[in-house]
Amino acid sequence: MTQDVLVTHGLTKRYGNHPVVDRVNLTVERGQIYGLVGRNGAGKTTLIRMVTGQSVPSDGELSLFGATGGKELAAMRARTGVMVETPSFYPYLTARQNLEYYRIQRGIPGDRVVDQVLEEVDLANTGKKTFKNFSLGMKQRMGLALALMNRPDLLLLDEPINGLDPEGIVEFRNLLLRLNQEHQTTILISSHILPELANLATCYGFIDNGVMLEEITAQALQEKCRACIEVQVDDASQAALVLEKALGMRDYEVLPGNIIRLYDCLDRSQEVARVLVEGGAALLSLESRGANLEDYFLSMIGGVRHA
Ligand SMILES: Nc1ncnc2c1ncn2[C@@H]1O[C@H](COP(=O)(O)OP(=O)(O)OP(=O)(O)O)[C@@H](O)[C@H]1O
Repeated sequence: MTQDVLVTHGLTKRYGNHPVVDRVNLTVERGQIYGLVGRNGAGKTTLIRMVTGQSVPSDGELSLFGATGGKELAAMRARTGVMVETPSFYPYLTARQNLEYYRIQRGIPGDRVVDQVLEEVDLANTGKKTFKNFSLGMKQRMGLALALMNRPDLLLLDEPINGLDPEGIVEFRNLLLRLNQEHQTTILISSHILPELANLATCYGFIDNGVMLEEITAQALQEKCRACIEVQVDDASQAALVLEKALGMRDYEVLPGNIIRLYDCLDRSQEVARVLVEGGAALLSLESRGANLEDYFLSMIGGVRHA
């Protein structure tokens, strides 16, 4: 059985002659939490809409649970749960009444399912409170509950934490982690704020102007964004020896261009400079680099975010 839940090859959506999703290759594997990151207008919603069938691709291929077209693909879409925009609920109905309405409308069997999903999104105890009195976090969790009603294997969530306060973000994040770990639900979640997805995504896809810039695992991204002191010298091998001997340094890497990244002496940059100079190295530059995912994203898209 394929481990790939969602694969796109050259997926493109054009409005007129303008591509808003431009030859995107993307792979979401079973069990992943895939963070789709891009500024407003980058093409995230359009991409998700093509997956859900709400928008027809202009070009390219899309495979969902191994199905690439026709009735097969339509059948596989039934295995997805979608939250693209805040769904409309009846303001004067309770959480249970609203979901029961949708359950009947969608023909989802089983009267236990509403209680189960309310439990899963921590809304089981909202009693007689009506939707109009819900906080934004509760409203977003109602949207998630609706997406979960058909017990999906793949959840597609478009900016679900947009506008939530820090506490709401943590709650929503924990909920998704639980769904992923306890029900093995694969999740694709989009956001224009990368740190919102930190501690959640296991893989990232960075999209800008409709183009997929990079797909990278969370682990590889953490490595790239790890805090370090970066020095550039005239001879990296000789300088590394000096640092090993004088400072007992072990956790470092040598990059092309005689650059050394030091990970285990973050608060000793003056000492590093002194030891290198005393050891006869020509120190061309020394810089402390912070662990900041947002900076990484901004450097990749080449500018200041204008969300
Ligand atoms: N029906 C449409 N006709 C013409 N252009 C469209 C249409 N739908 C979207 N676009 C354009 O496509 C681009 C991508 O929009 P999309 O909504 O996919 O971006 P996004 O990354 O989801 O951003 P946001 O978070 O702001 O929704 C935007 O420039 C948008 O104006």
